[in-house]
Amino acid sequence: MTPAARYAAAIEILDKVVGGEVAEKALTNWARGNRFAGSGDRHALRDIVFDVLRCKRSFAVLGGEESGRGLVLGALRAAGIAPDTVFTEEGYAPAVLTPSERACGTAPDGLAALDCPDWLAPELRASLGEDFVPVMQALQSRAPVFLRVNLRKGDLVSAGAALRAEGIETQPASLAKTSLEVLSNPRRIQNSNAFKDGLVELQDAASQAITEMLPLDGVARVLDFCAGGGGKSLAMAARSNAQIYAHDIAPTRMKDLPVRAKRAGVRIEVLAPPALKKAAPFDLVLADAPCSGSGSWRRAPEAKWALTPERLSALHDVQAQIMDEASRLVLPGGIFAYATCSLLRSENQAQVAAFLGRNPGWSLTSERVLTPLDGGDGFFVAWFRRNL
Ligand SMILES: C[S@@+](CC[C@H](N)C(=O)[O-])C[C@H]1O[C@@H](n2cnc3c(N)ncnc32)[C@H](O)[C@@H]1O
Repeated sequence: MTPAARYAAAIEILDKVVGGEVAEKALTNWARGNRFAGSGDRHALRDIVFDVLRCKRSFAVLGGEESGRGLVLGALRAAGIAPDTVFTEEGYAPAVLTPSERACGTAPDGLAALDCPDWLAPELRASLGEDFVPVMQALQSRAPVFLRVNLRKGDLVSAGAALRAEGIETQPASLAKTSLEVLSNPRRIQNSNAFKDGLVELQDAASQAITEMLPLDGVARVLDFCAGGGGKSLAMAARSNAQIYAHDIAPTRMKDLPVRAKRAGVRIEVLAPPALKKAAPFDLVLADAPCSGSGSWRRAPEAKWALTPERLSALHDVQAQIMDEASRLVLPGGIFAYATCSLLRSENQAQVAAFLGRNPGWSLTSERVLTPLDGGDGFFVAWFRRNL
């Protein structure tokens, strides 16, 4: 496909997304209906669509409206690409611009320029303080790709060399001791031997960092209460000889975990919800709770626009419930860790304070906040000790 044909396809897909379809699904459906498109085209299209969704508000202002054409027009203007070189109607290029499209579009300012939802700005501002503007700006760009080196199979040097031999350049990332930032050919990773042999896993550096902070020394039994795909279970198993248990209210989310654990050379016991009570208590329970995902809006930009006050309030309730439920599974003297990939105080520090208010038998040991300015996703972790 020519670059202009890719923009035409992106317009079609973005129209579906603006109409309410999930971007991944719209991309898959488009690929099914357009089998001529190769993997290079599909990847390029995905990049265009996600680049646009990160900046949906500002591009709509620049392009005159929130439609496929308006958003692509805004994206081209933002990138300094003359729209007339793309909207040519030649071959499969988009139709030429109408006079009103040519005339429309103003420079976005204020919250629009930051691609920040109006209703959430006060809370984001209060949560991030002087980092509000730079964080919102960071969320407008693509996230770096990070790998976690599996210390059971190698180290940063051997993993970097193995990847280089397969054409993937990396460099150590300072955020976590196990993290490599991918500098070239990120799409080769999943077919690389380093990945297939379990030497590296795809995992955000901040996600690695918060797992690294957990006090696992001398701990015998650990529960990952909201394991999802099991990224944190795997990271804990790689650095600790504790028995790691993984649990999730939606067990199908953990379906790949046994294969991933085997590849990594670690043992993780997956607990279906009914088996949980039997296996309790644990020395350490981690609850990586569902949240707004505001720390990872670079990777999942649709979440930024889909969040509403009602959804956020429902998340607060779920988080409090999970904290109470998961912490009950901890032995006296043991640790309960609460994590989110949120930048919002209401999901982080406020939940910590409310938990302590409801549960006088616990003391806060430590808490850490990471934002995209630290290099990875935004993350929060707090851990508490259960009084003896
Ligand atoms: C942020 S994700 C976890 C990501 C995962 N820890 C990782 O590192 O890939 C939150 C997970 O919590 C799960 N969840 C939601 N409510 C839950 C509950 N009440 N009990 C246990 N898990 C729950 C969701 O199914 C989801 O997989």
